[in-house]
Amino acid sequence: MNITLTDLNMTYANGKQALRNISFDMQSPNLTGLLGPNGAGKSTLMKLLVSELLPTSGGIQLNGSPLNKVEKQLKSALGYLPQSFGLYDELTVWQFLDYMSALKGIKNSKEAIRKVIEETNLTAKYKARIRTLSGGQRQRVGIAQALLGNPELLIFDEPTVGLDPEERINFRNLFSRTAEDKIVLLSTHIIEDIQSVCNRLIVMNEGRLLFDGTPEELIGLAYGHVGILEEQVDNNEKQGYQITSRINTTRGVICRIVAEVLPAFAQPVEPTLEDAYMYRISKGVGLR
Ligand SMILES: Nc1ncnc2c1ncn2[C@@H]1O[C@H](COP(=O)(O)OP(=O)(O)OP(=O)(O)O)[C@@H](O)[C@H]1O
Repeated sequence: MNITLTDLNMTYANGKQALRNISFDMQSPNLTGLLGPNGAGKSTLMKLLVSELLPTSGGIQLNGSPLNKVEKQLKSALGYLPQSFGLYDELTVWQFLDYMSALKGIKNSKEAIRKVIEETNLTAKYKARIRTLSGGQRQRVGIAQALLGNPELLIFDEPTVGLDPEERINFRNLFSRTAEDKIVLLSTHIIEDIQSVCNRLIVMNEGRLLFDGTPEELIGLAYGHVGILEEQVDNNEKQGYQITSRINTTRGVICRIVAEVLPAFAQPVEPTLEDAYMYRISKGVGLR
């Protein structure tokens, strides 16, 4: 399977331009992480990919055909977890997944449901009504319905929201296993989720694509632009750099900063993926 996005622009009815000239392609197998601050346009991009919204201009092709011409093919190949997901509170987990498999036209539904319940660690809860579940368990039901029927294309909008650290690790492993023969696109604010599983990163901000490459390439771009310094820098000097974190130490507070040109009083350090992401966002427009 391959998906090509060409010069996508999306402006909402209120005039808000959520996407500007987005172009990239994805080919299976592929596990891509979509990173960007609030309002970057990640959810809008995902809604266009699942044909829930139409672009204002530009196009999406699925295996070489325009998406609007192959909607049936898309629907049968798609598993989608939207950001806000309405679950049917009075149904049990099994009933809900049974209902979703009927909507998806899955043939061997019992087997398919059993498989996703196991994969998402919901075996103890399959008879529970959805209203009785915790936030993390509900999120797992959302992931389970996306996985139903082993779809070739998985689009997850913030899949790890509400999951505890142990569950997040389980899901990272699940995503890596799942991606072996599929296209998986997942958006997240949690950089660790992406670092450990994604072989490709797309960074967006204000509707623009800022970076498309491997996590290592993103880190490579930040070398020489990350440093640490002690907090007691006087205010006049606090220019030209951005503080990304503060660490309390016995010597006082140490700040981690990113800057185009590091100030002389900062000590350069090896960038993490999070630093590299912050550096790329702070640099603004322009691919790579
Ligand atoms: N239905 C809508 N009508 C008008 N503007 C919208 C609509 N949906 C989103 N927007 C705006 O479009 C921009 C992109 O929003 P989008 O939800 O795609 O961003 P996001 O990266 O997913 O952010 P978040 O991580 O906060 O969900 C934002 O400025 C948002 O306010």
